[in-house]
Amino acid sequence: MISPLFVVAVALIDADGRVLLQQRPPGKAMADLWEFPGGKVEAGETPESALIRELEEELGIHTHASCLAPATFASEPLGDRHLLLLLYVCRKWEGVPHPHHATALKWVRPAQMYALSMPPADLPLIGILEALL
Ligand SMILES: Nc1nc2c([nH]c(=O)n2[C@H]2C[C@H](O)[C@@H](COP(=O)(O)OP(=O)(O)OP(=O)(O)O)O2)c(=O)[nH]1
Repeated sequence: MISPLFVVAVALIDADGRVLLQQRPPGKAMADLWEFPGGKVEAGETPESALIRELEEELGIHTHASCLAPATFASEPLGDRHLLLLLYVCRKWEGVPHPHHATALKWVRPAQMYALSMPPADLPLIGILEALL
């Protein structure tokens, strides 16, 4: 029986239309790949509350559920699980992002993402972001 892995992630968009990516640290699955900030939805959380928590933990920024707009999703096998990744877009937050867990942060335009190594589930999301931004 395949169990779904619920992950939430966000394209934070700056005033120039660039998106924040973070580089996964060594020692973690998919180390060194560039990903959207986010993480697993834990028991008792809504997707939005999970994402707000992840943004505080990973980047030290705060946002509100009303600033998280659902954009698209990815559905991809992941080992013996099946990843369901909900991608939001967000243009309003408080604070300056710092890489608390990531190796590095980078602001990029969607078209520049094709040149970066990203998790397989993220690749179909790039074209959708290109069309959206
Ligand atoms: N945050 C994020 N995770 C992604 C993306 N693409 C993708 O396949 N994933 C996968 C990688 C992981 O298998 C899973 C997220 O789990 P994670 O381990 O990074 O989440 P977490 O922050 O809750 O970490 P942890 O507490 O379990 O260490 O989703 C993405 O763009 N952003």
